[in-house]
Amino acid sequence: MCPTQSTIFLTAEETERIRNTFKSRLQRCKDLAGQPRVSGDSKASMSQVAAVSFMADITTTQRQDNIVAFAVGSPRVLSVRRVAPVVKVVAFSWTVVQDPFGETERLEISLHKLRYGDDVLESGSVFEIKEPYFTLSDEGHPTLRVDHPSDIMQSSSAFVTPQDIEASTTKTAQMYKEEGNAALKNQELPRAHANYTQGLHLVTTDGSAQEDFAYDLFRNRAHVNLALHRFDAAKTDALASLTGREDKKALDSKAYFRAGCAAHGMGEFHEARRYFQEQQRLAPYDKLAAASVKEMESRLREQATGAYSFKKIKASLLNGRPRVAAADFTSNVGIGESCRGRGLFAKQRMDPGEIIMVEKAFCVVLGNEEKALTAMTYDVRDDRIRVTPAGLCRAIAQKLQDNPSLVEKVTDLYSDYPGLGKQLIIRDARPVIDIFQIHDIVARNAFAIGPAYPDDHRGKHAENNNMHESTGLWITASYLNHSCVPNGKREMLGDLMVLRATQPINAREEITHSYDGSSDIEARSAALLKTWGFACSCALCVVERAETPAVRKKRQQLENEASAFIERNDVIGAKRISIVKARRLARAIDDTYNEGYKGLPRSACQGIQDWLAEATIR
Ligand SMILES: C[S@@+](CC[C@H](N)C(=O)[O-])C[C@H]1O[C@@H](n2cnc3c(N)ncnc32)[C@H](O)[C@@H]1O
Repeated sequence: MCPTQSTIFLTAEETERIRNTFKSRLQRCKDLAGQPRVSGDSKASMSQVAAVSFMADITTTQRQDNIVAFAVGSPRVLSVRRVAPVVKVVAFSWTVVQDPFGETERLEISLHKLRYGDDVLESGSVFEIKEPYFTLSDEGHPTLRVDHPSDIMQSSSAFVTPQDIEASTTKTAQMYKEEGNAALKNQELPRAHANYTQGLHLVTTDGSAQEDFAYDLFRNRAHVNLALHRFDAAKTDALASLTGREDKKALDSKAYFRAGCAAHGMGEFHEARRYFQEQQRLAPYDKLAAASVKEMESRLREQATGAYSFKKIKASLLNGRPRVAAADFTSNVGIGESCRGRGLFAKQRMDPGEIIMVEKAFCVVLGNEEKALTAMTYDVRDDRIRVTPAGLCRAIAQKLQDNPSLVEKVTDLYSDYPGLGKQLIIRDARPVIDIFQIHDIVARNAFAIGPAYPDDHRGKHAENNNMHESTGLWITASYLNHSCVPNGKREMLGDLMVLRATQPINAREEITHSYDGSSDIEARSAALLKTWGFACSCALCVVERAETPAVRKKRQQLENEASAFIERNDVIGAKRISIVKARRLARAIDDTYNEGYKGLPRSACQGIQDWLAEATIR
């Protein structure tokens, strides 16, 4: 993750204290592994923590090398009922749950929220926890813990009361539809979804619409799925709701519109245009259909040619829409093998200033959004404390849960921890998401992009512009490797990344950009190692490392002097004497570079040379 603004500075004492806290908790977990827990007072558990445990057959589990827990043995699925309100803390929430035998435990769930602010634990009262395990809470209490979003399911089968069963047998599909519509009207999307699904169970046998009624339920559920950003399911539902009947043209056009929106949401512009055209065929006077076809045509043009209206994009940014309406333009680049793992290569020659690629974020969390959250993490693998964009990890996990067809795009990205591998695994009709794998993918591939509204320092968005770091994941750009002498430079327009050539690039040449722009080799090497886990061996690093510390120190002093000079001397109307002084400074910095720097950038000179260029042009 680009550390630009997410870097925090801890004193040596603070670092040590945090490290010791983590380590001692880890040690206590290890000590407890395999030990039966002492039963407590079950009343107390309702207010604070668990009493009697389910841990007759506790086994030690080393989860993903970084979390040591003591786990409940078989069965690997635990059915529990929530028996207490949910306590929400920033990065997790917890409650007290009871198993079918009446035993209570604390249950903690990390980073999972449904859309529209619903906490997973609040979404229902009966859950099934897969691969359950115990760990210790922040306060040192044993707690059942769910880290992976796919490890918890709202249960419909367990704990069903006789009244529930009776109600479900007397309800008709019509009643479910009406309840679904009422829930939808109140924006209770999960409830609306559940009602349409129950209705569909009654009127379909194999998931296909066989009765007229089923078409309505599929069409309505498509709408809910769209609102929940479950584009895969929205498209499937919308297409299942097509009747093909002359007397249902209006409804079918609505279904095509929903299928088009779902395809659009997935960035499938060809497919989306096809559905919007079908909508238009069935409803020729529908203005929305015509506008949607037109919009898809613009996206397809951007995708094919890389011709964007940046003026329009900038205007929409200033109007408070940082998620830009634009397509990706990636046809000039391809993934290939490089000496740095996989990399991105040019398919054709490109000139300086030319666009190499343009990409919309796969997922972005803006600093001023409620879901923005950074967490301090301690990684036992390398004994390091880092700032993690936990909100971004959560948003990516949510998007993948909602859209299984996107999983492999993300799991293909570079990460140290292989997790469940790159292939999509579906269990109980849901993709299995390993949050630690997402964490590692984010750590090595995500970018920090600065404030949500970059050009709005004093404008209407200025107030909450910088509350948190904005972070995002760009899939194609994630294959870009670092170079201290890069041939590409990125610029952000909201969530749109524009990568331009900074020097001529030949076809089949690897494209690189700079992960860390520090001119000081020590600082740069430390950041590259800590954040991306590699030691750079580019030509610039080689010559810089070969220099004596005295030379580097002298250059740093002169660079600082140059920065102070630029700060003091306004470039507009610069006096002759200032220009002479600037020239002297630039020469002095340049003289610190030896002949090994031939053809390499002399970045310490940059600031003062830019000042001189501007001062002498006037
Ligand atoms: C964003 S990914 C880049 C794509 C990656 N090479 C791959 O195979 O998918 C970042 C990772 O690539 C590797 N990498 C990037 N630039 C590198 C460089 N200049 N030298 C060595 N490894 C590099 C590091 O492992 C880093 O954590």
